[in-house]
Amino acid sequence: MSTTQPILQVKDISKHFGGLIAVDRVSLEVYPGEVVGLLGDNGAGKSTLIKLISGVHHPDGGQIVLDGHEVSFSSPLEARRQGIETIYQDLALCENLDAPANIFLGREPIRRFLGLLNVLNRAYMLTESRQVLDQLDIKIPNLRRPIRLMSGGQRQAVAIARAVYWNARLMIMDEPTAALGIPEQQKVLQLVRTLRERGVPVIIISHNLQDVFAVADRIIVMRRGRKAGERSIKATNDNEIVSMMVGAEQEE
Ligand SMILES: Nc1ncnc2c1ncn2[C@@H]1O[C@H](COP(=O)(O)OP(=O)(O)OP(=O)(O)O)[C@@H](O)[C@H]1O
Repeated sequence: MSTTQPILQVKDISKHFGGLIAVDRVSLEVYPGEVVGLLGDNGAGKSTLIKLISGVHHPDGGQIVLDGHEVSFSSPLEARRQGIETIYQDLALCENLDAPANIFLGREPIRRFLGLLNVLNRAYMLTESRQVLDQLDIKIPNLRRPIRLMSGGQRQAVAIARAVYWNARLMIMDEPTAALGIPEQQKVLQLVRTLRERGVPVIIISHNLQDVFAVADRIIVMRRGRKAGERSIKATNDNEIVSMMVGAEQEE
């Protein structure tokens, strides 16, 4: 893995909120086709870190390098356009729109109508959406239904399909399984593996250590805004990770 170039490099990135240092000089790398679990106790800085990577917050210091080029995002849409797809707990999908409209959100194809009007090419959006969902073996019977009528797992699946359709370079998932029943959790974890097989690296935040151990190749632990450590999944166990999360290894 060390011979390939990382897709993402974060170098000494920091973010303050007033006097509080939410993320303190954190560096990390993500390589093609790996799943990285990002763990840490409440308030450790995980969400802030991914919001820095995905264009929600602007860093106070440090660099983000994507495919060897330094990037700076003015907004989450800008980060998406450059290949960083993020699924937050609240998902960033439009509840009142159907799956195709969500997959094409902000990047809708336009068709000339009667040589005069520009209209959305809905038929194209539907065909393309069906194709990408089929490719990923995602079953959504009625694609015309608004997202709000879909199950949590189906929504995650639509967000993942959007990432695949637009050739995301990196997928970030914040607590993707938190609100799901067990069968749906398993499906989402399976989709994470599918992304990895397609070479798309995934950063996954989860409070569920079992989920992280089930899919991650590597774990990065944050504690009080700093990177407490990182481990290959093969070289660690949940006791060690929990100790890193709570800082037990430093206590007397
Ligand atoms: N927009 C904000 N304004 C002020 N403080 C913030 C903001 N966002 C996060 N913080 C603070 O920054 C610190 C890190 O929060 P963050 O949400 O990144 O942690 P986390 O590891 O994701 O926690 P959790 O697991 O509870 O979501 C916390 O002390 C939090 O209160």
